This record gives sequence, structure tokens and C-alpha cells, in this order.
Amino acid sequence: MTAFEEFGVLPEISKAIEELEWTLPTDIQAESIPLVLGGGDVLMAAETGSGKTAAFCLPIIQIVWETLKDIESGKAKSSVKVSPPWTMSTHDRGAALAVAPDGIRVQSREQKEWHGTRCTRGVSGGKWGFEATVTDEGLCRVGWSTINASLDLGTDKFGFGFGGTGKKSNNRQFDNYGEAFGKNDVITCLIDLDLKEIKFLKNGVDLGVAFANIPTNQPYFPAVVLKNAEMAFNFGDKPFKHNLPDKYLPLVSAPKGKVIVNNNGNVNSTEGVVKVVNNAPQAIIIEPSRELAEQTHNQIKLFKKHIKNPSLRELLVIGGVNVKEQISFLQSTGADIIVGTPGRLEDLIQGGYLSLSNCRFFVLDEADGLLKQGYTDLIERLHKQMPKITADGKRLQMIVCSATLHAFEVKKMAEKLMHFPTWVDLKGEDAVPETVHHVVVKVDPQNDRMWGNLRRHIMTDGVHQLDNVRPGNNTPETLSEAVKLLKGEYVLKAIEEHNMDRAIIFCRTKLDCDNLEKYLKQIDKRKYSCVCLHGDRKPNERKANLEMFKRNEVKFLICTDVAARGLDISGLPFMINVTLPDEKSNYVHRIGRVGRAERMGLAISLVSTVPEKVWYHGEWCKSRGRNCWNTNLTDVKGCCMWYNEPQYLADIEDHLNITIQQIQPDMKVPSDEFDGKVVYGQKRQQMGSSYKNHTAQMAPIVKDLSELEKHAQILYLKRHLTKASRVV
Ligand SMILES: Nc1ncnc2c1ncn2[C@@H]1O[C@H](COP(=O)(O)OP(=O)(O)OP(=O)(O)O)[C@@H](O)[C@H]1O
Repeated sequence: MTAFEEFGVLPEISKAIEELEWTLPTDIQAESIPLVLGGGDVLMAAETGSGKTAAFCLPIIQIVWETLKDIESGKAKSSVKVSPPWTMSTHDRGAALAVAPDGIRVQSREQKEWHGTRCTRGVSGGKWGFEATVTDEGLCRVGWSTINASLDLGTDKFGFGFGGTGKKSNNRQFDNYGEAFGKNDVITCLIDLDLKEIKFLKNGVDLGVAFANIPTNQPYFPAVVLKNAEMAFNFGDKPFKHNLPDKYLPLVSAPKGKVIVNNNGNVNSTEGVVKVVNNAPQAIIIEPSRELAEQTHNQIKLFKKHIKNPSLRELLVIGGVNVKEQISFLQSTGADIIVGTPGRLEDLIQGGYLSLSNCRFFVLDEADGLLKQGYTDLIERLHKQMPKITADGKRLQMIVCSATLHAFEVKKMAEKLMHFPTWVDLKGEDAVPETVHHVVVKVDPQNDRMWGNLRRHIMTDGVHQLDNVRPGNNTPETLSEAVKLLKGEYVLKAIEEHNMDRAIIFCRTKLDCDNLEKYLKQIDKRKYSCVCLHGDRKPNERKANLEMFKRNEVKFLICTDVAARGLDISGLPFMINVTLPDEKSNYVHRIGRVGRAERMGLAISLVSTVPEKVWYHGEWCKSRGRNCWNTNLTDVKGCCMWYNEPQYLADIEDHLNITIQQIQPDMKVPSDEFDGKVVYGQKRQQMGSSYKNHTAQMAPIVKDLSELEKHAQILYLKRHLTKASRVV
């Protein structure tokens, strides 16, 4: 049995993993795979390069395939025929109400409407009780209803509820009763079908009869309705927090003859039959960029290699590619798992080519990035269209992941859309993997005057074309232009010093990328072979460039933040930040392109010591930068801003709670600075090789300790002997 099989992964999938020579699951995989296989919603926060893609792809492939097999063998019928234990019903419930897998916790995150559910069983005579605990803020009403009652408990004559505002309600009549209740309060709900009355206890205190003379010609079921709230139930499986009053019994002890099964929502058994529909996939995985979508799609293809009978169909749905091909694939072959970028996915859904009716996995990879790119509404729209329970009775599972998941937007979204999610948080706040050595180099045009007499230099972005910039004139504009020139040279120096023959280089703008590409090629096309990856390049060119870089056919990939997240280039040793990102989480993502899968990587960031004036084309810029020469500042609707890198560096350090090692412009990284000499791009050396160094480092500390020990022993002996001599 392989290590992956021990975590519940099927042999067919494990075989493909073995062929990739992965012997053990990474930590995030070991934690998350069982949770997803177990049916839960999961938020995965783990370092860059820690294997999050497989952590969600493997269990999804497995469950989707198992479902396909069940459908093929006719087993995938609705699970509704099975007589359920005392739990809240996943069928007889409002659309926005979620029932946890244990069936006793319910939650609704809908803020405007009420959503309710009823128990899977009811009683037809006797005196019964159950407990409902308020487990979160929000509005709730709990009580008893017959099977004919609306799920909005207390709004028709068949339902009797007690609400958190201290009101009882039946048939839309809301009257004061008992007292208000809220988070952590325990409400005991009692029904006496002999005396025909319903009453409630709050934290064990009897609030008196709420409803008398209730009709008893129908069985009664525990019921609840919530508005952005959460409750947990105990029907008597566990000891109650407060004893039931005399003669009342827990519902679980009701004898067979008195128990009625709730078949609401289950009656139409043909609806419970799951069918394979070509354009209705079981899983939708959203990625923030085309490249990343393609990468995840390729991983799925690898993982499903040995999956047969039935085969599993995956489809890549990204922009910039002929939509007709995607539509025809959906119609002819069909797809079980779709990986895509948000815009194209929604186009296909709105056009009616793609249906979400069978979707049971909704994955947001690089979720914070998606939300920051403004896709919150789109995600909510798609989520709304997905069934919260599939035809075979499975809950919609949401998986959300990133190396920088601790963003406010993510927490808000998780609260709104996810149900009882588990945070698999391996690092706490955002962090840099130990395999990444990251350093900064100050670019100081006042100290390093080399920019004043360069024979050849990089073409700059032209921001200062109309300014009087020249050596000897120390205006902010001149220094800003000088930074741009120096950065071109510093990139060359970094490449030279570290003999970089493979690196990803991040620039702030598409223009900066183009200028650096031209400069490197102008100096030496072969020595500095490079390609660009940014939003202005055609999709085919982007794809071809990335492939060339991955295949080692060019040495440098120059890109904007479009490539900051997720791209996995095996064994990449170096990255250079020509300019720091203004979004601090992107620093983590950018430098995380190196130091992946336990290989060491070096990230060098060039940081200007003075403000640099740069392009910033906002919505007001009609051409969005193309041929724009408006060098006014943004506060007067111009398209430039002063970029304050020292501030961004401080923000990043503050965010990561570290001081980033600074190196000199000679780009030398002290060889024993981290954990001894390392070979970037290779796996970390075994402890044996650095052991000598380690003992040398420890020697003075050990010597100090031994001195202290000697001192302590002498002190003890002196005191002891003095005391002893006094006694004598
Ligand atoms: N169990 C494993 N054993 C060996 N290598 C693995 C394992 N899991 C993943 N990898 C490799 O580790 C690399 C990084 O994986 P992946 O791209 O999934 O990282 P990630 O956590 O999604 O990173 P990012 O946050 O940058 O997107 C890939 O090259 C992948 O093939």
C-alpha cells in the first residue's frame, strides 16, 4: 500500500502519483485529502510550492470517478429511501440552509430571508423533548411543526415556534413569550400530545405553556428557521444540558409505533436518480490566470492517467481560446471536471452551454487573488446556481486555497458561502518557505553614480521624457530616472554574480517587461535569451513563451504579476523582483516561484531608496495605457504616481514579521548566511554536509554552558561545605 493509499486515495490514482515519484503526501495533502474525501468544506492555507493543487485535485478526481461508477452500475440513486436517524433533514429544508454532515448542526448565512428545516423523524403521541443550542449570533426560531407546515416556522397554522426576540408564533401571530435568547442559550422544546400543549425552557427555566389546544391529528416534527444564524440539536443521543421536566422523554426513546419518518423532499424518487449530463460537470475549479488553469488541467490529466471504466472527462475553459471549440467539446464529449478562468466560465454558463445543475465541488484556487481581482459577485452568482444538495443527496463542497489566505475578503466570503469549513492552516499568517532565500538590494542613485555615465542602458518607461533629468541635477525626477537606469544594470549584475541560467524576473508594468526584454536581447541574445509573459501578449504567444521557458529553451521569463501566483516551474533556482509589488501578498506569491517541492531558491528584490515616478493608468485613462503620455499625477486625473518602495518593503516586512536580509550591490549572498552553502534549484543538502559548520557554530555556546555549570557546582559545594562545618 502506498503512502497516498493510506490517506484513502484509490490505487488507480496512487499508481499515477507513484509514477511522478512522489513517495509521501506533503503536509497540506496529508491534512486536506481525508477532509475532502470525508465530505467537508476546506480552506487550505499553506506555503507556496507545498502541493496544494494535488491536495484538492486528488480527492475530487476520486469522488467524481466513484460517482460516475455508481451511475454506471445504477447505484447512484437518491439516498432518500434509507430510513434516517434523528437528524435534521437535508431534503426537507430551505435552499440556503446547510445541515452539517453530523446532521445535528444547521446553519444559514442568508442575511435577508429566513431558511428552515425539519427533523427526519416526528412523533404521533406522548410527551417528548429535545434541546436546541444557539451556536452563533443571528436570528432563530425553533419549535414543532407538522409535515404540512411551511419551513418558515410559525407563519402558518401548522407550525409553532419560539424566536430569539422573545416571541412565540403560530399562523403569523407573534406574541410576547418568555424572554429573548441568543448565542450559547439552550432552548428545550417540549410537546405534550396528550394534553395538546407546547412549551419551552430557556437554560433549564420553564417559560410556561406557549401553545395550548394544538391539533393532534397529525404527527409533529422538531423544526427550526434561521436568518444568518446557527443552531445545534440534541434529540437525546447525548445527555441533555438541562433535565427534561417529569414525564417528558427524549425523542430518541420514542417507540417505533409512535415514530413517523419525514419523507418531504424525498417523494419524487425519479428526481433522485443521478444522470451524466454532458454539459453539467461535477466539479468547477476556478483559477485566476489562464496559465494556472492550464497547469491545474494538466495535473488532472496526469493524476487520472490510470482511471478507466468509466473514463473521466476534464475540460479547460479559458479566455483567448476559440469558444466554439469549448462548446463543441461540451456538447460532444462532455466534461466531469472543468478548470477555468472566471470570465469564460460565466460566458458559457450565461450562454446556456454549461450547466451547474450537477456541480458538487466548487474550488477557488488562489482565492484571495480572485477576490482582489473583483470576482466576488461572479463567485456568488455561480454559487447561487449550484444545488446545495445533489440529486444523490451529496452536499455541495467548497474548497478554497492559497498561500495567502488570511485576507479579510476570504474570511467574509467563507462565512457567507461555506458551511462548517475546516481551516487547514499549516503556517498561520502568510509566510515564506524555508527553501526560499530572499534578500533585498538597495538601489541608491545618490550613492551609486554609475547611472551618470552608462555607455548603453535600458530604455526607460518615458515618464520623465518632459522633465529636465540629467546627472548633476539632483531633483526627484532625475533620481527617479536614475533608479530606472540602475535597475537595468543591477539585473545584469545579479545574473552575472549568480551565474543565473534560469530565472523568472518580475517587473511592475507590461512596458517595463518589454523594455527589459529588449535590453537583454540587445546586449546578448544568446547569453540573455528571454521571453515575456504579460497581459498584452496574445494567448498563443503567452502559452508558447511559458512552454519555452519550462523546456529550458530560454533562460529568462520576464513577467508582470499575471505570473505571480501558482506557476510551477520545476527546479527554478532564481527570481528577481525588479520592483516590489505594492500588494504585499504578491511578494509571497512571486518569491514562491522558487524554492518549490523542497528545492532551494534565491529571490533578489531591487528596492529603490528614493521615490520613483511610475505609470499608473486607472479607469480614467481611456486607452488604459496604450500610447498614453499623460505624466500628470493621479490626483489630477493623470496617469502617474510616485512609487514608494521603502514603504512597500516596510509593509512586507511588517506583514511577514521579519527583517529581510539586505545584500550589497555586488549581489554577493554570504555563503553561510542561511544554512550553509546551497545549490539553488537543487534539494537541500543533507544535514551531514553542514554538520562540521554546525559544530563550529555551537562550540562557543557549549563552552559558555560548561563554564556556567562549573561555576554553579563550585557555588553549591562551597555553601554546602560551609554549612556542614558550622554544624560540626
Ligand atoms: N507529495 C508530493 N511529493 C513530491 N512532489 C510534490 C508532491 N506534491 C506536489 N509536489 C510538487 O510540488 C510542486 C508544487 O506543487 P503545487 O504547484 O501544487 O504547489 P502550491 O502549493 O499550489 O503552490 P502555489 O501556492 O505557489 O500555487 C509541484 O511541482 C508538484 O509537482
